[in-house]
Amino acid sequence: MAVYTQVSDEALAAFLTEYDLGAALSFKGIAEGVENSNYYLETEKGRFILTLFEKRVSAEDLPYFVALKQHLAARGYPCPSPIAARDGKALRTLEGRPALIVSFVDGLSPRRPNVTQCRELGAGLARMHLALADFAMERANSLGPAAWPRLWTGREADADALQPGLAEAIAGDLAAIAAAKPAALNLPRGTIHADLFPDNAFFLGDTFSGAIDFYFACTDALAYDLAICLNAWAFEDGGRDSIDYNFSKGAALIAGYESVRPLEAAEREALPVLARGAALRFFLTRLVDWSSTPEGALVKPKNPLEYAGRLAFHRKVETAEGYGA
Ligand SMILES: Nc1ncnc2c1ncn2[C@@H]1O[C@H](COP(=O)(O)OP(=O)(O)OP(=O)(O)O)[C@@H](O)[C@H]1O
Ligand SMILES: N[C@@H](CCO)C(=O)O
Repeated sequence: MAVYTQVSDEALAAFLTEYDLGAALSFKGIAEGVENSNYYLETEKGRFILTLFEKRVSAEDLPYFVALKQHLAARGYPCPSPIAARDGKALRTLEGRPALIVSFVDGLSPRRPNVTQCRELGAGLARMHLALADFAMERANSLGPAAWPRLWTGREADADALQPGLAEAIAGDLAAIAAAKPAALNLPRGTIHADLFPDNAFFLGDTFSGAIDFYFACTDALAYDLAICLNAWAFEDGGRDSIDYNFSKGAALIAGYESVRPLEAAEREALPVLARGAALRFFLTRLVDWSSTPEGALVKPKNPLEYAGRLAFHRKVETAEGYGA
C-alpha cells in the first residue's frame, strides 16, 4: 500500500488544467513503495506517475530531488523526468501535499537479478555518476556515519531479541567503521543515488532501462553507492539463518561499473569498509522501522536480519578481491 492521500476526480481535473497534458484517461493508486503516495496517470499526452510527497520526504529537500532528475533527464539518462506545468514549475501542490508529475519509465524490476542484470546495473550506476558530475547542488547524507549512533542508541535489546549477541557485533561494526573513516573521507565524491535496490531499477529483458526513487540521493563517496548496490544485488537468501554473497553477481556488478568508470586504487582499498558501512546503514534503518511499526500496520517492515547476515560476511572481507573486484 502506498496511497496515503486520496485525490478526488475534481481535484485531479483542476490540477491538470495547469499543464499541457490534456485530460486524464486513467488514474489509479500504485500499491508498491512505502514513502509517498504514487498514482499511475494516463492523459491524452501519454503515461506519467503522479507523486504526492508524504511527511518522510522533507519539503526543503524537494527542489534538490526535482533538479537532480531534471539534470539526469536533460543528459538523456533514463529516469523519471519531471513535467513542468505551463508556468514552468514542476513542483506543485495537490490535496494539500507537495505534488510532482514525472514521465513513466518502461521496464520491470527484477525480483531475483541475474548476473547479466548485475553487470548492466553496475554500468548504469557508473553512467549516473558521470551524468551527475556537473550537477552543482549538494545535499548532505542524512543517513551517513554521523547519524548511526543516534539510530542505534537504545535499540541494543531489540537487536539481541532478533538474534542473541547481535548488539555486541553491531557495536563492533560501529567502532571499526569509525576507526576506518579517515581513509574513506578522501575518496572521489559526487552525487549518489544511495538506494539503488532492485525495486528501484527497471530492465527490459536483461537491459537496464532506468532508475527511479531518488529520495535518498545525496553528496557522498561515489564508491559508497557501488557498495550499497553490492549489498542490494549480490547477496542471496541461503535459507534459514544464512545470507550468501554471490561472487559471480558481485564481480559482474563491479566489472560493469568499471567498464564505464574505473575505480581508483583508494576506492578499491576502501571497498570492504564501505560495504560494511552500507550494510550497517540499512540494518539500522530497518531495525528502527522494525521496532517502531505497530503489528498489523499496512506497511510490512523489512527484515533487519537480512542485513545482519551481510554484516557477518563483510566482517571477514579484507580486500576488494573478496568481492570479486
Ligand atoms: N517514473 C516511473 N515510471 C514507472 N513506474 C514508476 C515510476 N515511479 C514509480 N513507479 C512505480 O511506483 C512504485 C512506487 O514508487 P517508489 O518506489 O518511488 O515509491 P515511494 O513510496 O515513493 O518510495 P519507496 O520505494 O522508497 O517506498 C514503483 O515500484 C514503480 O512500480
Ligand atoms: N531500500 C531500503 C529501504 C529504503 O531505504 C531497504 O531495503 O531497507
